[in-house]
Amino acid sequence: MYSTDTYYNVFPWHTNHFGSLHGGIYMSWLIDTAGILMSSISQGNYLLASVDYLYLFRPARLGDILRVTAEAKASWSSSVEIEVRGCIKRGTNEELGAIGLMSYVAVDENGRPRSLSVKIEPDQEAEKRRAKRLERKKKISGDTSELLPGMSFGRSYVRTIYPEHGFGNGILYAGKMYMMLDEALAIVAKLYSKGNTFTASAGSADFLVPVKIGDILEIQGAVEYTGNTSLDVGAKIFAINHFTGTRRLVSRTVFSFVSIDDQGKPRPISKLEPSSEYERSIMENRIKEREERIKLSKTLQQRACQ
Ligand SMILES: CCCCCCCCCCCCCCCC(=O)SCCNC(=O)CCNC(=O)[C@H](O)C(C)(C)COP(=O)(O)OP(=O)(O)OC[C@H]1O[C@@H](n2cnc3c(N)ncnc32)[C@H](O)[C@@H]1OP(=O)(O)O
Repeated sequence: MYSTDTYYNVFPWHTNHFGSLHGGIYMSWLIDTAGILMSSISQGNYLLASVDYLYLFRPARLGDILRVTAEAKASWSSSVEIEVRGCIKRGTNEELGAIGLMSYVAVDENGRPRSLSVKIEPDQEAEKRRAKRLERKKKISGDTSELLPGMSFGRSYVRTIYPEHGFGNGILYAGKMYMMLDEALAIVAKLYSKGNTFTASAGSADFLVPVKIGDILEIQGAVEYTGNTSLDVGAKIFAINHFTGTRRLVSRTVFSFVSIDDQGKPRPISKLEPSSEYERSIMENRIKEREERIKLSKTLQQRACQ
């Protein structure tokens, strides 16, 4: 079995003013551990190709120790599917705090897929998940349209990618990208709900092209669905080359947030009324997806930490 564990202390600089671990840092720790496992499987360079889901079920709090465990579920010619779990340790007890599923691809020095020397036989379910991913990716490949025009509530988050955001081969590190995504989309959620929010999950994302150091990263985030206390903020991520003006779609995803009051308890928000056909069709898709997401979340929460 290919698996690895890492441990993290939750220190004050990792937490928000409720004393719980920031969603973006939580997600980046899950990605770090999956990457460490992928290093030992790939024996060389690799890239994060996709995330199926990242659920944050329970907050890790200041002073907690988080054990992140990554396990390879299946591999194909160059790709590996890895499951990660975040286990919150309190004394001798462990509670499942987070779970995620992602796929990595072993690459050569030019960033092109290369064959792996190990094989982790996929079962039928893993084959189905792989087919779904590739189908999903096909749907967004070639799309360069912007998300914000036609949406009622959104914001654009723009920044330059510096060497401190990379992992040594000129590419933005996926863990940093998730920290930026969480910040950008939480800003939209907080402005919309006029209060504080907790990050509940990140939905599927396929990484079409790498973001290079020196690129300008633009995250367009818009409210795509509102429930009673929760909201989905969708995102389109673009890498912009300012010399040529080229804008490439990096990924399309959605984060779910829960609006909270001063005690950290769920708090009602106003309903989003779609203002265009475009916005209505996005919302309808989110409603369908959401049912599936909630069902999966309930099943995954039953998993143990071992
Ligand atoms: C300095 C020296 C150190 C040396 C020591 C080494 C240590 C190493 C350190 C690195 C430590 C940090 C590593 C961090 C990892 C990031 O942070 S990566 C940053 C975020 N990710 C990216 O930037 C990736 C951007 N995307 C891409 O570059 C390309 O899309 C990819 C992922 C390379 C795939 O290329 P492609 O041409 O689209 O893929 P394609 O040829 O169609 O398919 C190739 C394989 O990819 C799979 N695939 C393609 N798309 C997907 C998808 N969406 N989902 C799942 N699988 C997919 C296919 O199924 C196929 O698999 P196999 O059948 O071969 O097994």
